[in-house]
Amino acid sequence: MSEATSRPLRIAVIGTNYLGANTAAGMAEFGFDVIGVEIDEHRLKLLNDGKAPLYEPGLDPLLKKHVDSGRLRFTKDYREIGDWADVYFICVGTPQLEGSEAADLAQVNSVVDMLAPLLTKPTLVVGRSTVPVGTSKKVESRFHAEAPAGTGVEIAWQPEFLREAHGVDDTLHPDRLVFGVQSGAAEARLREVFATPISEGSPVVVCNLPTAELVKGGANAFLATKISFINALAEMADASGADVTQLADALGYDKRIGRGALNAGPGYGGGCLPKDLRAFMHRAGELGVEEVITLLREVDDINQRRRAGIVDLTHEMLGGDWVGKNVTVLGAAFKAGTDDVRDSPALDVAGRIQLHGANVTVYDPEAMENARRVRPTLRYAPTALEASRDAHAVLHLTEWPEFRELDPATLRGFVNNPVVIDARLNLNADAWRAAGWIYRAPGKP
Ligand SMILES: NC(=O)c1ccc[n+]([C@@H]2O[C@H](COP(=O)([O-])OP(=O)(O)OC[C@H]3O[C@@H](n4cnc5c(N)ncnc54)[C@H](O)[C@@H]3O)[C@@H](O)[C@H]2O)c1
Ligand SMILES: O=c1ccn([C@@H]2O[C@H](COP(=O)(O)OP(=O)(O)O[C@H]3O[C@H](CO)[C@@H](O)[C@H](O)[C@H]3O)[C@@H](O)[C@H]2O)c(=O)[nH]1
Repeated sequence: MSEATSRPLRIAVIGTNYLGANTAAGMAEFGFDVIGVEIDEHRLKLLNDGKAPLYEPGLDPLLKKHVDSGRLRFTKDYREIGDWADVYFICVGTPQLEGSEAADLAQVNSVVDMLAPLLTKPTLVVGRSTVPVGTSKKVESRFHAEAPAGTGVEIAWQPEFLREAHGVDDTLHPDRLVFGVQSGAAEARLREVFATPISEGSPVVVCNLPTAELVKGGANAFLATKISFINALAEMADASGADVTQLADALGYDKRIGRGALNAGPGYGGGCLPKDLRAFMHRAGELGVEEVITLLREVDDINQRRRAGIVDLTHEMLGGDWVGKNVTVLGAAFKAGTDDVRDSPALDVAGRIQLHGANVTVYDPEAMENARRVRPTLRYAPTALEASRDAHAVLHLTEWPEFRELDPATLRGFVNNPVVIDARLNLNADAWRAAGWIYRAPGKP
């Protein structure tokens, strides 16, 4: 309830794809009145029908429940939220700028363009998008200059750490809440908004704006570093006959290290880690902090080498010849549990192999539509078995449970050449070998 009016808080969520759809549904679940603002007509229609614009387990029922109850609705018309909300959350995209490593802040700026002229009364605007440190102060200057309410518009930054495929749970039960605020009133308002997870034990870090911005970039840079670290150890394992999965298990039992983000594989992808790492390096450069760039440049390079390494291994397993070879790629999403193909290692590897001249056929349980859109020249098959017909090599690049459940003996009957490259290191090697496959997994003996 809003203290002033004893009505439920009114929350506007601007930009409602991965981050914003979860945020809007989560805010409705917390008991608030929510309007989501989305400029993409297709997503807007889906959302108003109570459907997520993306594959995210558990999100559809949550959206449907609150759209049907009238607590949650979506619009493209900013006039519906002008002076309406107690809190405005900015959840638009901050992709990598074309031709640069910097973050593209055009969507954030477009929100200010459209929202600022509509704010005539004091209010709180909270950024949740991932931005380079220093952005929130620039956003604040623009609101103060362009909103009729002037300095009555207060800015806070509250980075979000949700993982795709766990978006609903991470939104409702966050590991931690980071409130980058400039006043006790803003902190109190955010504590009111997040009263439910706080009451359930989510810790809160209250800090200034640059700290909040840095926490998010720092968290993703650290996760990327951990993944590249274990991938570098996978190369050591290959060179020495060790098993990188057992190595990760043993390292992970040390509480100071932890097992998270220690799965070796084709490297990290997605709409966050790759571009956030690069934006972090770019901003470090602008701030003159060269050691951050030196450290993280190698993290990015190791990540790229994983993809190249899988292509090289495929070439080797095909006998050094691409021409006339059929390669099956199992997986298109950047990880299991999502239909997101942004910077997906699976599609990148598929595209590189196709460029070398092999015939590549891709199958993914959820990401086929998105994959076809971004890589229309690849072949696609409706099942894993169909994708494997006449294959000279099968590549396991996204760790969907359905691939682990494949029967290697059945699949053996579909292929030309029983070679499987388990880039995700989670197929049952013994079962595949027993069925007559040549099984290779980078980092495992
Ligand atoms: N994807 C994640 O899991 C995740 C998690 C935490 C943080 N983030 C960060 O959150 C932000 C959003 O990520 P995303 O993956 O949801 O991005 P996205 O690009 O998938 O979605 C952004 C949405 O905003 C809409 N939009 C753009 N400009 C708009 C405007 N002016 N008004 C209204 N809507 C507008 C777009 O149409 C799109 O639907 C990014 O900064 C990202 O780094 C993402
Ligand atoms: O041990 C691991 C863990 C992940 N990955 C890969 O790393 C990438 C990112 O995975 P994950 O972190 O699970 O996915 P995202 O949904 O992109 O989430 C990250 O990016 C979000 C957007 O910033 C943050 O909110 C999250 O906290 C952060 O985990 C994917 O390609 C994974 O396959 C590995 O290779 N090994």
